[in-house]
This record gives sequence, C-alpha cells and structure tokens, in this order.
Amino acid sequence: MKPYQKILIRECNEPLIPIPLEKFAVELPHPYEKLGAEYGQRSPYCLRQGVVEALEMAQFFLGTSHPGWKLKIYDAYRPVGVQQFMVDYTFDLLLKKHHLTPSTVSAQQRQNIWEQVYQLWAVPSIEKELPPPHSTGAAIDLTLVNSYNNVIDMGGEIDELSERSHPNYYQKSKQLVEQQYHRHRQLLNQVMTLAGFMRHPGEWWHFSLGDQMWAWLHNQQHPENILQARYGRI
Ligand SMILES: C[C@@H](N)C(=O)N[C@H](C)C(=O)O
Ligand SMILES: [Zn+2]
Repeated sequence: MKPYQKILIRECNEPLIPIPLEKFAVELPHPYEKLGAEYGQRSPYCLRQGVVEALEMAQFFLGTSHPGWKLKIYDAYRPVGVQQFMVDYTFDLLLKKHHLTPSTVSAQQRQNIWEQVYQLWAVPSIEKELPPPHSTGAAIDLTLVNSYNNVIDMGGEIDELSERSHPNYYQKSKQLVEQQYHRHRQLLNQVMTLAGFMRHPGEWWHFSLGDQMWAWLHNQQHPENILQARYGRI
C-alpha cells in the first residue's frame, strides 16, 4: 500500500463527463486503445465535472502566458480493467527487453520486473478504498503543444520507465537544452497547480485533483489544513 492510499475517500458523486476535446490538443488514436485496451461504453477522454472545469482553467492560464499553446491530453479516465491491461502489458514489455519469457524468468527476476512496473503504474486494485488514480476520473496525463501544434520537448516520453520521468530530473543540468526541458516541465506544473491540480512526485506528466494522491500531496504541504479525497473509483 502506498502512503496516499491511507487517505479517506468521501465520494461526492460528481458525474464523469466528456472532456471538450475541441478546446485542447489530443493524442489520437488513444495510446492504450491502440495497444488493444478495452474501455466499454466510457471514453478514456472523460473526467469528473470539477476536474474538467479545472482543466479548462489550466488551459486558460497557459494561453495567457503563451498565446496559442495548448494542453495536449494523453490519457484521463481509465477503468480498473485497463489499468490491469497496462500493468500486464508493461510487465511483458520488460520481459522482452531483458530477453526473458514466462518460462525462463526466475522468481527473483520476476519480482524485480514487478517492482519496476509498480514504480510507474498504480496497482489495479478493485478494493473501494484503494482505487487506481485514473479510475476515479480525477487524474490526467498530459503535455504541451505550441501554437504550431508541435509537441514541446520535455526531455522524455510519457510513460517512460526511466529516471528521466522524475519531474526534477533536469533541474541541476548545466546544458541549455536540458534547462529548457526543465522550464517546460515547470510551465506545465505551474498552470496545472494554479488550476488546483497536484503533480505526481515521480511523473512529470501526471496530475490529479480531488483523488487520494491529490489530498495526500496537499496535506504534506499544508498539515494545518488536512483534506480528504472527494473522488473514489467510478
Ligand atoms: C504510468 C502513468 N500513465 C500513470 O498514470 N501512472 C499512475 C501512477 C497510475 O498508474 O495511476
Ligand atoms: Zn497518470
């Protein structure tokens, strides 16, 4: 169990609604659907109503400092079944990367690979108190595009299993290009934070508002004003 999963959830029953995609840039086709993940009737481009409103606010803040730039949505709502699919997919990917198969992998190697998987992905738990963040409709993975719709280089890909995914990976770099990556990560964080989101401490692209991770991160910064989560699994 991760520390943020100790946060109590007081479900507010706000609806999951479609993100108005015409206002944003969007990764299409959806990266996990492309891999074969099945979403049923719900689109991955949905979020809780209050989260969609905050996202629109973040986009507004971005446009005021960087005219024409947009948030580029990579992933949002993710049913637990898709979380399971992506966890299994990542495990298989790592097996292949190490030239292993299910029949040749040792118990120790298997455990090391699972540890790597869960460094990046939340556990696909179906327990109500332990929802994977994206299954609450309160988490989003995203990046930035400029006014020519070119994706801004953040010095790493979304979902990359490497040290570069850490938000401050380039913070102390002396290289100009890497300082620029850091500034772009900061810009994304700044507009999202202004709108009320909190960034995942290990992933520059993952933000949430109102879920357990958001409340936990908020409470670390504001121990005088302890919050609970308002969005559980949906
Ligand atoms: C891996 C990335 N897309 C992501 O969303 N990670 C978080 C921790 C998750 O799985 O909820
Ligand atoms: Zn995420």
